[in-house]
Amino acid sequence: MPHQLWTQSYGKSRVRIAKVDRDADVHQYTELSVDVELDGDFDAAYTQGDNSLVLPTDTMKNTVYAFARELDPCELETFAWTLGSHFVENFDHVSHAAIKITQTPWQRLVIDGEPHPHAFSGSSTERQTCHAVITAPTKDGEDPEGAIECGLEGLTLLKTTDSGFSKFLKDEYTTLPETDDRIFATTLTAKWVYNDTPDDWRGIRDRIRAILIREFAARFSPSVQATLFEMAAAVLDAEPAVEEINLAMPNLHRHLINLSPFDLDNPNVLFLPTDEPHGNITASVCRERPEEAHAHDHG
Ligand SMILES: O=c1[nH]c(=O)c2[nH]c(=O)[nH]c2[nH]1
Repeated sequence: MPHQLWTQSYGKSRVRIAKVDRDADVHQYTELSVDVELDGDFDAAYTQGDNSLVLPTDTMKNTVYAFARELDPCELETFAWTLGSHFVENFDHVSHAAIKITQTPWQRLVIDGEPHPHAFSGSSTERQTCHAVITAPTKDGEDPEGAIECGLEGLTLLKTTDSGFSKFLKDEYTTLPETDDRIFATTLTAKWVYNDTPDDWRGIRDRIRAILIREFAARFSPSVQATLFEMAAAVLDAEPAVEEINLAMPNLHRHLINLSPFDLDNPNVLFLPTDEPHGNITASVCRERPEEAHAHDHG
């Protein structure tokens, strides 16, 4: 049977680094995991065992180390862009470099009310993310082009009331009772793209996170779907540089435990926390695009 290589990509995953900025007495600590993936003219490595154009993934790892020493890696977007540009600018056969960075946050310890200069706690599940794809220029002398998607994942949020779910579609399999008072728990993943380079990558990241959290708590939620849309829309309203935002909000159910066999009531106080199975609610919200707007208009 004749066959051909259809797609390929290769790279180094989970290159982990921790960097201490010790220029001042108060240390800064940054911990990242970087994935590098290259695309380009690598077919011969698969089809002919020819490694002459294969940059070792070990070299990619070393490049991450060297760049992390010389640059400020905690500005994720600039670090990803510089790293990706290095590969497409230095190797003609590399057409795209995808750089994915995940930052694990560490919070400075506060001891007796005083921020500690060099001790941190790392218990949060939250991660900051950045995914940059840098494309080689088509003409000599031009700069590489690229797309950057920023985000966060693992931001766990819960509210004990101000959430309900009612007036939903029912059929012969529906057993879910309607409620106007339930627990709303989720682990948020957000990804967004900018229409312009923001003045302050870290500042806008912090503001977007604060808006998402504020809107989650702000008012009664008639469904995960409606709250997700409000959270995303609030980011677009407040931050003109954000073009589109995608939110994934699993509905991590807290089921009311039936205590009636024990002659006990349960007025929304005792719940069974569970994450399997969970509702899976996700949507992208963008600035109005007239042509596409009709795609969703079934009326
Ligand atoms: O906010 C919700 N959206 C749903 O689509 C859904 N489905 C479900 O069983 N519970 C919920 N809650």
